[in-house]
Order: sequence, then C-alpha cells, then structure tokens
Amino acid sequence: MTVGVQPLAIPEVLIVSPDKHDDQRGFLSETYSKPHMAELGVGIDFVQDNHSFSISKGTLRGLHFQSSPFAQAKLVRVVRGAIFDVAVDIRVGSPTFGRYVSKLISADAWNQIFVPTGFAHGFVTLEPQTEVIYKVSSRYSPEHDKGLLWNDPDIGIDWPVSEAEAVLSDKDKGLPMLSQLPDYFHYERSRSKS
Ligand SMILES: Cc1cn([C@H]2C[C@H](O)[C@@H](COP(=O)(O)OP(=O)(O)O[C@H]3O[C@H](C)C(=O)[C@H](O)[C@H]3O)O2)c(=O)[nH]c1=O
Repeated sequence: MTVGVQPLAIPEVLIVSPDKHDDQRGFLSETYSKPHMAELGVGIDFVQDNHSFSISKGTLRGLHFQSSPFAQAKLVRVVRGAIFDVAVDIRVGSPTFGRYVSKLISADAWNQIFVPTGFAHGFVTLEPQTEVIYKVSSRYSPEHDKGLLWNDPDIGIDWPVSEAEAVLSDKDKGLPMLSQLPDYFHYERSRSKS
C-alpha cells in the first residue's frame, strides 16, 4: 500500500490517500494497512468496521464521539457518493479547542480522513445514496456515545446545507452545545496519534 498522508489545519487530523491500481478489469486498492499506517505514525488497533448508508443528500450525522474508556479514533472513507466531513477539537487545553477542520471525502477522490480521539466527528452527505465505511478503535458503547450540536454557533461550522435542508435524527437535534459539554478529553502535548 503506498499512501499519501496530509495533515489538515489541526495537524492531528489527517487525510489519507491510498493508491488505486487500475487495469482493464477495474481496480484494486489497499484501503487499509496497519503496518503502513503505523509507519506513518498512526499506530491504531481498529476493532470495528461501520457501514452507514444515507438515502438523501443533506443527511447530517453528528457531531459524535465516545467518552473514555471507549473513546474512538476513526478512519472514514466513502465507497459511494460524497460527504462534507468535519472534526471538532474538544480537548480541554488544546490550542485549537473548539475549532474544526473539514474535508470533502468521496468515492471519486478515493480519500480518507483519520480523526483521533479527542475530536467530535460528523458529516453531511453531498449526494443521495451515499455509503460511508469507517473503522473505529473502540467498540460501540451506547452509554459512552456522546455528542455536540451540529450548528453550535460557538463552533460556527460552515456546513454546505441549511437547517431547513438538513436531515437529522431526533437524537442529533437535541445534542448539547460545546459550552454545556463536560471535560471529556484533555490535551496532551506531543502525544502520538491515537
Ligand atoms: C455508531 C453505532 C450505532 N449503532 C446503532 C445504534 C442505533 O440503533 C443505530 C444508529 O446509530 P446512530 O444514530 O448513532 O448512527 P449515526 O448517527 O450514523 O452515528 C455515527 O455518526 C457519526 C458520523 C460518527 O462519527 C459515529 O461513528 C456514529 O455516532 O445503529 C451500532 O449498533 N453500532 C455503532 O457503532
């Protein structure tokens, strides 16, 4: 697997671009390699794969995270359609606390986003019938499944969808604002990516 890795403006969040080997039959791509990711500084033991399908364009899932001891790092990719993907730094004491990064992740771009623990994650679909596949580093734990309101004005995410257009779960509509969030994560200087 040869893979390009580019940090976003919050450098712990990475864009991963695996090679795609095209030939007359189609293509093959190593979409994940634990040893290669470790060589790139992303030494994560992912334990679960999720597959989410969204019927409509404008489906917004997030902003979610799991609290300790089930905090999750995520490696997100799109196998059909496209998403505007967002990661919000919620590590108390971080120089980028409350700031976000975003990236278009799509089947056409064949790119992935790595979101470490300490970040709330979400996306909105840019096409109908979008399918997102992602690895997480801790199992699902409903008791530890937490979230942050998608349109918290204190974060000010520039979503490419209006409140009227967004398709949200009732759960996501009632998530707290950043100012109401307990201190789930604390910033550790020069930590390895986790
Ligand atoms: C996340 C998850 C959910 N579920 C069950 C719980 C519900 O019965 C159903 C839908 O769950 P939820 O509404 O939380 O799904 P999303 O809104 O897509 O949540 C995800 O959205 C954003 C993008 C994230 O980053 C998280 O991975 C995840 O929270 O699947 C499971 O059984 N296992 C799981 O790992």
